[in-house]
Order: sequence, then structure tokens, then C-alpha cells
Amino acid sequence: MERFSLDLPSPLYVFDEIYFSGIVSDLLEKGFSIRPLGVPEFVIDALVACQDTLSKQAYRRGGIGRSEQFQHLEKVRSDEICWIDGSSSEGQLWLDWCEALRLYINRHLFMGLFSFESHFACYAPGNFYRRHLDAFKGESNRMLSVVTYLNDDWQTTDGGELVLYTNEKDDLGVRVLPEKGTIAIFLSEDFPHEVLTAKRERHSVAGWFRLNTSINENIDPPK
Ligand SMILES: O=C(O)CCC(=O)C(=O)O
Ligand SMILES: [Fe+2]
Repeated sequence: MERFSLDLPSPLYVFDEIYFSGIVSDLLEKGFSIRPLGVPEFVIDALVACQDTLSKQAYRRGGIGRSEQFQHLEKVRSDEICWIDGSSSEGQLWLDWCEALRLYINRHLFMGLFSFESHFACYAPGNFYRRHLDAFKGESNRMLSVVTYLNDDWQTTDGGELVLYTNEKDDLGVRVLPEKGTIAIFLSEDFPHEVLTAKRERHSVAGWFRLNTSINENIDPPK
């Protein structure tokens, strides 16, 4: 897209450097990044507008497991999701922003991220997503998970926090309030995480940067 052309860096590109450089330094230091107001407001506004137009029917039950086999294991997760395909300009803006982030991360961390997929998720009161990994070493090409949130004035008493565990043995974790504009990014294979039971409707956008499958089948993914 013209906006992200390297020959003609536009204000959007320069502006995003501030967001991206913080994320990259966190990833280098800790393997994860949690940043309140970590996504520009106009991108969040676009996501909120897009989410508002989705009908209840557009969402379907989240699946689990490799290649999303649509196993509706309600004991593990009970959110509903809707994939973002870029058919609306608002959804496309998010995909564009993530594409700029992908290129920035590849330039600075040499992760070889190849593609991106993303969906809206809605957790009705009572919904949760139990502790899980987004990818298993060598079994998936999901490398980097990203989540951002669309909720105003979220309180700890509203539940629904993301808890990011720093390793398999960690049972304390880092808690993230799903407050509008907060972004959480982490290495998909390294950080178990869960969504605590939400007590009010919780809207989020989750996404995954992937390696090229053909490369992943032949060589070990870079760390
Ligand atoms: O919404 C969140 O905070 C995390 C969701 C999640 O872990 C997932 O969709 O895999
Ligand atoms: Fe997850």
C-alpha cells in the first residue's frame, strides 16, 4: 500500500514507528510486550466501528487445535469469533497496521514473519478461555500472537483479564485488563495464557503472525 511505501514514508508510517519501536524492544528484552494505548486511537476507532456492524450471526463459536477443527470444547473456551477479511475499510486499516508492524518486526528482529490472520472475539458474561498455548513447538507456524481490546472503562471487578504466564511453571502470571487500546504481543510457543471469566461483554481482536508453511515444514523456525 502506498501509505507504507519505503520510498515515500507518510506521517502514518513515521507515527507508527513510536508504537513499533516500543514493542520491538519489549520483545527483545522479555519475549512479550503489554502496552496500554499501544494501538493508535484511529485504528481502535475503526475496529470498534467494524465490530459494531457485525451481526450476532457473523460470530461463530471459537475452535481449538491445529487448523481450527471447529471442536467446540466449551470446557476450554466459550468465546465467539469473526474473522477479519479486509472486506470493510475499517477492518482493512487494522490489517494494514499489522502489516506495517510485521515488516518493522522482520526488519529489526529477523523473525521472518510471513503472513497475518486476525479475528474479532466476543466473550459474553460467563465466558472464558482456559490456560493454553497458541502454538506448539515445531507443530504450527504461528509465531507471534497479538491481542488488542475494544472495551471502555474495564475494571478488575469485571473479570475477563488476560493472564500471561512467563513459562510452563509460572502460575502467577502477568494480568492485562482488556481496556480499549491496550495491546498484548507474545511469542506464541513460549507463553501459556488464559482469559479469566468475563463478568460483562468483552470485545477483543486477536491475531497471529505466521511463518511461511512451506519453510516451516523444512527447517526449524527461527527463535
Ligand atoms: O482475548 C485475549 O485476551 C486472549 C485470547 C486468546 O488467548 C486466543 O484467542 O487465543
Ligand atoms: Fe490464545
